[in-house]
Amino acid sequence: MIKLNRVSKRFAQFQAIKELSLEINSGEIHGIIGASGAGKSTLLRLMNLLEIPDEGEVEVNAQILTKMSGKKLREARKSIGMIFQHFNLISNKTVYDNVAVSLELTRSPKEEQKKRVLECLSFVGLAELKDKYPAQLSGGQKQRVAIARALANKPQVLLCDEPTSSLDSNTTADLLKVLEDINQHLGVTIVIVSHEMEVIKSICNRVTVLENGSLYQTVTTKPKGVQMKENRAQYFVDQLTEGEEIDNA
Ligand SMILES: Nc1ncnc2c1ncn2[C@@H]1O[C@H](COP(=O)(O)OP(=O)(O)OP(=O)(O)O)[C@@H](O)[C@H]1O
Repeated sequence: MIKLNRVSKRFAQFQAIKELSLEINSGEIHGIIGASGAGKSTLLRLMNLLEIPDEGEVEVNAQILTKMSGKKLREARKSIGMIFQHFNLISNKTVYDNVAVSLELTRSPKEEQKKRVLECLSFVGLAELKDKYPAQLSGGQKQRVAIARALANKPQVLLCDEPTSSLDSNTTADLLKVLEDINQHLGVTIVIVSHEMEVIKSICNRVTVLENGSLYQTVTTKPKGVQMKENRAQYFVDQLTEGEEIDNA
């Protein structure tokens, strides 16, 4: 789904990402964690070419973005949504118009656009706030609007840069549930950068640990395909053994 092949990014004399290769599978929730300055946000922004790599190849959805430009690249980017720590909403536009912004460039009829905006707002539970302005919303509500905007073009990938870092713990839990729903019900592959270990552990299937711009290790935390909640017997075994070998006799 996402393939980075020996990607590097330098800012002036500083090498932020060094020959990094990584594959993210379709349908997974993939975390990126590491110390401050390790290159997490830069790595995420390389995935939709918000940062252009100096070297290496970025492939998303079987399209090599680093070989594209202009209209073709803009078209390919529509399948990649993104949300940010500080929401990046337009303050003088309503909730409805903030979401509609994503669709303005598509040539679809107004009625279709309206249907899609309301569908996305309903999905994040905010349809009744469509006429409010960002300043009238809580942090969690603002992030939901940003998610609705990112979903408007029916992306296959959602990139999340510290999406819960401005939120309190209850709001964080609600927002993570929204991201899980997007992954499970809409089949969207999610990549999430966070410095909060609890956030990463709670929803990610695999996690990449970065160190000084290099991939330190990718860890499988919750294999996809294992029905965690339904496999109750295994849940009890895991709790009892905490990963140690047990005598099956
Ligand atoms: N546009 C830029 N111009 C110059 N330096 C940059 C730029 N963007 C990032 N950097 C530098 O690259 C390094 C990696 O930054 P990045 O934001 O990717 O790290 P991070 O792991 O996300 O850090 P944090 O957890 O503090 O947000 C940092 O030293 C940062 O100062």
